[in-house]
Amino acid sequence: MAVGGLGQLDQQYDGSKLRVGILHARWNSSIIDALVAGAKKRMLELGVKEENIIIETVPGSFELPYGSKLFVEKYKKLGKPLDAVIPIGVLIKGSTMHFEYICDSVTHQLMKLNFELDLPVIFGVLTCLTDEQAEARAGLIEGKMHNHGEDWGAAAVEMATKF
Ligand SMILES: O=Nc1c(NC[C@H](O)[C@H](O)[C@H](O)CO)[nH]c(=O)[nH]c1=O
Repeated sequence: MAVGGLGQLDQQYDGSKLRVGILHARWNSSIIDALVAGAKKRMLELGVKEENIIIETVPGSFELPYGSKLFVEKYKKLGKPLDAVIPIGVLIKGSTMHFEYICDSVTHQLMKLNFELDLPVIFGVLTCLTDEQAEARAGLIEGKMHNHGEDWGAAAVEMATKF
């Protein structure tokens, strides 16, 4: 069986000197809250100080790419630069093509943002066909999958310290 998530860590990384931003959308908030908690929990386990985990929000996933750019620029201007940013959103398919267009554009733009900002921008967007798929990936269904937020927290620390 493929080992997903935390099983892919190749070593423990030290997050004690990092400042990481979490920017989360406000749609599907109960799932978002679990994902944010998972990312925060894992980063604390890897030594990131609580005061260095900065959390801000945007209306929805469509706002994550530009919101992430503004977020990073805001903290650079404050003299408290972020070492990584984790945009978190939950997109659940409805009855129209709205879902597909947002998923596609947000995914591509977040990927580009890594290079544009020269900073790790972790892909923390669930693109699910059902509520249950999203709940399972936030660790909200006992015995089904794990909280993907933890993977994203680990990825942020690794990408901000490894190279
Ligand atoms: O429609 N579904 C969703 C959604 N729509 C709002 C969109 O992201 C944006 O905020 C507005 O269009 C305004 O720009 N945003 C989500 O995060 N998840 C969804 O499932």
